[in-house]
Parts: sequence; C-alpha cells; structure tokens
Amino acid sequence: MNELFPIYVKLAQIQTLLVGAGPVGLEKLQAMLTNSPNANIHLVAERIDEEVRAFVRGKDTIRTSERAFADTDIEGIDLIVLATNNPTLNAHIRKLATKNNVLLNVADKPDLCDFYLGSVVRKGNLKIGISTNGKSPTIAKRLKEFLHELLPDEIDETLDLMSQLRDEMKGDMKEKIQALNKHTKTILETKRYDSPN
Ligand SMILES: C[C@@]1(CC(=O)O)c2cc3[nH]c(cc4nc(cc5[nH]c(cc(n2)[C@H]1CCC(=O)O)[C@@](C)(CC(=O)O)[C@@H]5CCC(=O)O)C(CC(=O)O)=C4CCC(=O)O)c(CCC(=O)O)c3CC(=O)O
Ligand SMILES: NC(=O)C1=CN([C@@H]2O[C@H](COP(=O)(O)OP(=O)(O)OC[C@H]3O[C@@H](n4cnc5c(N)ncnc54)[C@H](O)[C@@H]3O)[C@@H](O)[C@H]2O)C=CC1
Repeated sequence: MNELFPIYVKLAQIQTLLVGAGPVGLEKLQAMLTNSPNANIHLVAERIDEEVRAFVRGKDTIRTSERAFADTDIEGIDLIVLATNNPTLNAHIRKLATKNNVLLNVADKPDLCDFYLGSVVRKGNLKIGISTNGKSPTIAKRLKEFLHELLPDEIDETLDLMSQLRDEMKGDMKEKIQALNKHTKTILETKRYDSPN
C-alpha cells in the first residue's frame, strides 16, 4: 500500500533550499521551476555546474551561493532538497531538518526523505501527480507520457468553462454541488476522453 499523502505546494510563497548543483541538482531545479516558475529557491553548492549557472541566469527568484553548506542556511527555510554527492552532509542535514521541523527530500535516497518528488502530467490548469511509492520512477515517467497523450488539449477549455459556471452559480452549497455534478456527468457522457477504438 502507498501511504504517501499527495499535496500541491505553492513554491512561490515558501522558501526552498537546494543543496548540490551537479546534474542531479539541475534535474531537481528543472522539476521545481517547470511546475512553479516563481519558486523561491536558495541554491547552495561548493561547485555550481556551468549548465546550472546557465539555467538560473536571469531568474530573479533563484539565489545562488557557491560555497559549502552552513548550518545557518536552513534559517527561514520551509523545504529542503538535497542533490549532493556527500552522504555525511546528507545525514547531517537530515538531523538539522528534523530538529527544525523542515521537510526534506534527498534525491534518490528514500530512507532520508520526508517527501518524494512525483512525476507530473501537465495540461494547462490540469496537473496529475504520479507516485509509484518509490517502486519504479521509470514507470512513473512512462505513465506520465501515456496520460499526456491520452488527455485531449481541450481538457483545459473544459476547466475554464466549469470555472466560469461555478463563479456564476448562485444558491446554497448543496444545490451548487448537485448542479455541478449533474452538469459534469453529461459532459463526460457526451465527450468521452478515451480513444474511439
Ligand atoms: C523515491 C524517489 C525519491 C526522490 O528522489 O524524490 C526516487 C528514488 C530513486 N530514483 C532512482 C532512479 C531514477 N529516478 C528516475 C526519475 C525520477 N525519479 C523521481 C522520483 C523519485 N525517485 C522518488 C519516487 C517516485 C515514485 O514514487 O515513483 C521522479 C518521478 C521525479 C523527480 O525526481 O523529479 C523522476 C521522473 C520524472 C519524470 O520524468 O517524470 C529515473 C529515470 C530517469 O531519469 O529517466 C531513474 C533511473 C531508472 C530507475 O531506477 O528507475 C533511484 C535509484 C538510484 C540509483 O540506482 O543510484 C532511486 C533510489 C531508490 O529507488 O532506492
Ligand atoms: N548523475 C546521475 O545520473 C545520478 C546520480 N546519483 C547520485 O546523486 C547524487 C548527486 O549526483 P550528481 O549531481 O551527479 O553529483 P555531482 O558530484 O555532480 O554534484 C554534487 C554537488 O554537491 C555539492 N556538494 C558536495 N558537498 C557539498 C557541501 N559540503 N556543501 C555544498 N555543496 C556540496 C557539489 O559541489 C556539487 O555541486 C550523487 O550521490 C550520485 O551518486 C544517483 C543516480 C543517478
């Protein structure tokens, strides 16, 4: 059983610390920024790869510090992602995070994580997070590709129309929920999202 609780976090209104700026650090940075382009991230690494440097150039919500991690780096931080090649440092930051109630992800080290990154299907306003409970990130990636193909681009128009409808609707909550359920039931009956054959 997968006991992970999925949430969608507003990275633009919290402070994230990323330690490590090699290929794995770049992957984590890209994962965060493609989803949340205004994420506030402090990137600390003894050595920042040129690719990372190029990626963060011009992004003013990203701050970089090319130096060793210091314990004071976690002050004011809500979320930490580690992408270092340094197990001793990872273990040290794991302890600091627990002591300071900061949630931690250590890339590719499930035992050290409070949360995992998921694979993400994105179609306009729709976002589907996928977790395999750490069993197979590759299957998560394949499922993302499969669902992306399967979902029509019009799904975003449907979401916009539904959003307008719920803004326009009057009445009490119970009536509103009943009407929205009725309306969407017909949408799905007339506009099936599976393939015709
Ligand atoms: C537990 C978790 C913790 C975490 O890192 O957050 C974790 C752990 C590990 N990953 C490993 C390897 C790979 N990870 C990927 C890819 C992704 N990994 C991601 C998440 C997670 N990876 C979390 C669980 C997610 C879940 O529940 O499914 C994704 C979804 C999100 C992201 O990282 O952004 C992203 C896909 C993004 C996308 O494209 O959609 C690939 C494939 C590739 O890169 O093509 C490989 C190589 C192939 C393979 O091994 O499958 C290893 C072995 C390392 C080693 O052997 O040394 C471990 C450690 C272990 O399993 O013990
Ligand atoms: N590259 C890959 O495809 C994969 C890598 N991994 C693992 O993920 C980890 C990271 O991988 P890479 O990005 O390739 O490593 P890397 O060696 O390119 O980058 C490590 C980063 O951590 C930083 N760092 C180390 N000690 C530090 C300290 N005390 N303070 C601040 N920064 C510090 C380095 O300066 C560097 O920026 C490694 O443990 C690796 O074994 C796992 C699976 C695949």
